[in-house]
Amino acid sequence: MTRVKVCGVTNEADLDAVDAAGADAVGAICDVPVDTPREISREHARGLFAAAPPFLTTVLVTMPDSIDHARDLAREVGPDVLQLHGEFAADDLDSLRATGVRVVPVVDATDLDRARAVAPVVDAVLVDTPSASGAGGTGETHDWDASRELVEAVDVPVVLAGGLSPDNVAEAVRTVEPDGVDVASGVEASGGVKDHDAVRAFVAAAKAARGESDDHEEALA
Ligand SMILES: O=C(O)c1ccccc1NCC(=O)[C@H](O)[C@H](O)COP(=O)(O)O
Repeated sequence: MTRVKVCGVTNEADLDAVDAAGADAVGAICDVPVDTPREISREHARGLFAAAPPFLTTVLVTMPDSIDHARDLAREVGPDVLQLHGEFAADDLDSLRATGVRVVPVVDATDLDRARAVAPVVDAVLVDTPSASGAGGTGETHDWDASRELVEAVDVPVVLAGGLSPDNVAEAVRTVEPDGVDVASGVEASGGVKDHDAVRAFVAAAKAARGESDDHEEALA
């Protein structure tokens, strides 16, 4: 079953819609050095995650300037998972994970060496289409064949992100065969606000892509 994360949630109504659509994980964005309508404060993220139902995984997405910064952030916000944009060494990721939070670094689809280096010490890797600064949320796809190679090269779950939408996620899943998919801008009504119909359509399309049966989807029809 392909797991689905919906990222960049900024309010409780959207969080509820993500859960109702049958997504597996919800992401909130804090402490990023780029201008994005999806960034929220630590306090706001902590409140949203505290309101998340028990079976929805909470993912804090950040671009910390150090591993200590990431550790402080995780302690303050309390997510299940920390998604890190930035070039952190395997040792640093390992020490962060030792604090008890699950760690998912973002890797470049073409950088198999880095993916192989970090894979043994993380819980999953996320392959995205980053901006020049390493940020996500670009709404751009990348070479899915390269991502497919990465899936085959590492022995850790791979989440595919970057420019996914209800219209292309099924093809992306069939091409890359990732463990999960992630979307931010592709299911928005406007910056930082989700389109609930698009969220439902995205989750349904991702989960149906490999012919997996899903009672939840039928219930939504
Ligand atoms: O979404 C952002 O604005 C963002 C900014 C800085 C760092 C990360 C960010 N998003 C991270 C995500 O997990 C997104 O879901 C992922 O990059 C895909 O975004 P999109 O291409 O818009 O679906």
